[in-house]
Formats: sequence, C-alpha cells, structure tokens
Amino acid sequence: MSEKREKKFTVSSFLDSKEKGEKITMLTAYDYTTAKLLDEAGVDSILVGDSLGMVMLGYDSTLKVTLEDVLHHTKAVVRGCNRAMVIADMPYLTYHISVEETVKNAGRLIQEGGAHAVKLEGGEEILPMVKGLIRAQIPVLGHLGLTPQSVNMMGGYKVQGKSEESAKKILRDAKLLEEAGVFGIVLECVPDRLAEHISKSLKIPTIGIGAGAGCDGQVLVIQDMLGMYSNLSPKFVKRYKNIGEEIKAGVKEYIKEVKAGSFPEEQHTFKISDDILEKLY
Ligand SMILES: Nc1nc(=O)c2c([nH]1)NC[C@@H]1CN(c3ccc(C(=O)N[C@@H](CCC(=O)O)C(=O)O)cc3)CN21
Ligand SMILES: CC(C)C(=O)C(=O)O
Ligand SMILES: [Mg+2]
Repeated sequence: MSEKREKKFTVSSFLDSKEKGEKITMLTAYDYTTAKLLDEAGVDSILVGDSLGMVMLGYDSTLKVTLEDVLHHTKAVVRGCNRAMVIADMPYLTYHISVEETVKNAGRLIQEGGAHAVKLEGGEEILPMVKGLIRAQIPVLGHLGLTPQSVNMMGGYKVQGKSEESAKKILRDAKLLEEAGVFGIVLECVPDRLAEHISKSLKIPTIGIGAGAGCDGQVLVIQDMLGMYSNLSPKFVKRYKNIGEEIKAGVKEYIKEVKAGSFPEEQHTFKISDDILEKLY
C-alpha cells in the first residue's frame, strides 16, 4: 500500500531534479515483468526504446521496428509501472513524413499505449514535428548525437560531435529543442566534455548514454547492463550483473534434472485419492 502512495515521477520532476542537482535515472524495459521490477527498484523513468527491435525481436538495427511493435510493448510496460514515468520511442518513419502523421502516431502511444511522453531522434530537421506534438499536449524527449535510426547516413554506430562543425550542430540542435519546449534531451555517444558543456548551457536536463558523467541523468538498455545481450558491446555499457550466465546455469540444471528424473519431486506434485484412482483401473 505504501508503494501506491509514493510520489510519481513526471515531466515536472525532470526539471525539478535538475534544479536540485539530483541525477535522473532511466532504463529501458519492454515487458510487464521487467518494468515492474525496475519500478519497484525505484528507477525514475522507463524508456520503451526502439532498441526492442534488437533485444526483443532479434533485428540487426532499429529500422524495422513499427509503431505497432512499440505500442504493444508500451502497453505491457505501463501495466507494470506505478511510480516511474513511461516514455515511448517513436520508430523510424513514424515522425519523418508530416506533422499530421507525427501527431497521430504519437497520440496512439499516449492514448492507446498509456505512455506519458514520446522520444524522437534529431534536431533542426524535426523541429516542426516536435512543435506539433507539444501543441497537441504531448511531452517530448529529444535525442541527439548518435541517433541509431540514422545508422545508414552515419555509416555505423559512431561517436558524434568530435569535429568543431558537428559539435556546434549538436549544441545548436539542443538549444533549438529546448526553445521548442522538450522536457529533456538524450545525448548518445558524444564526448564527455561536449555533453557537459551542453548540459550546463540548458535549463532542461540531459540524459546521457555514452556521454559521460556531466549529464543530468543516465540511461542504459536493461539487457546490456544486466549482461543478457551480447551482440553489441558498446564502450559505455557497464555490466552490473551477469544474468545471461545465471539464466543459462539455471536452465542447464533444469535440463539435467528432467533427464535424470530428479525433477519434479514430491513437493511439486498433486495427489488423487486411492478410491477414485481404483475406478480408473
Ligand atoms: N542492446 C542495445 N543497446 C544499445 O545501447 C543500443 C541498441 N541495442 N540498439 C540501438 C542503439 C545502437 N547503439 C550502439 C551500438 C553500438 C555502439 C558502438 O559500438 N560504438 C562504438 C563507438 C566507436 C567509435 O565511434 O569510436 C563503441 O566502441 O562503443 C554504440 C551504440 C545504441 N543502441
Ligand atoms: C538507448 C536509448 C536511448 C534508446 O533510444 C533505445 O533504447 O532505443
Ligand atoms: Mg531508441
């Protein structure tokens, strides 16, 4: 019951946290069970990232992820959350065509999915969409630096903002997004001192992933930090646990016991009375 009364983390908590100098914690989750664990552990916000295409669906990029995919996983995550704020990633091509389509698509993530906010990759190019969403009362989280939906344009998952030109563009985009009214910006794979400078130049918080300790918060993909997904091993991932090995060890033990006939034991079985059994013979 006491958990029910805990103050929810909202859009205004993002700004309050930055003002108080309290770091914001964010992790991805794609299902009810995981979301409930993260919420109970006290994470501030949960991102239903389009990285679900890679870790949940086995694609080799995020480009194949659809609005229906994110909607499906968002519904599950929202059911598992009590305090955490749920942010849904807008998939590739759901906010690139027109403001009208963008608002309709984001509106479904909010109205049908129950997300509290959406995240879009990009700066100046997508400003009209960002402004359209905010006009429609949909809170927006920005995402700059390494934007995985641009993998084909970037020529791979590479650190962004190392040159003067690209560092200036990221800073300018961050300021444009802030002016447009986003409540925060994810900075992915940018040099730490650039991310720190951007964070100090903004009133809204930055959430870093591979962007150093100068950001106002941090985000990681849950399967990466728990050691469950090994197709990628970006430098920014810290493995807090090795759940992948734990799962394999548990499954191997189960296989061994079933093969040996040592599972199930008495305590795992149900009984029938002798007289009823007699009637079957
Ligand atoms: N499981 C998972 N975790 C993620 O963090 C993630 C996804 N999936 N899918 C979408 C994108 C892809 N991401 C990636 C993938 C690889 C690198 C990577 O290997 N980067 C190099 C940088 C090389 C350089 O430019 O110096 C690295 O060494 O970390 C970074 C981000 C982040 N996102
Ligand atoms: C890594 C985060 C920022 C993301 O966009 C995702 O998980 O899709
Ligand atoms: Mg994403």
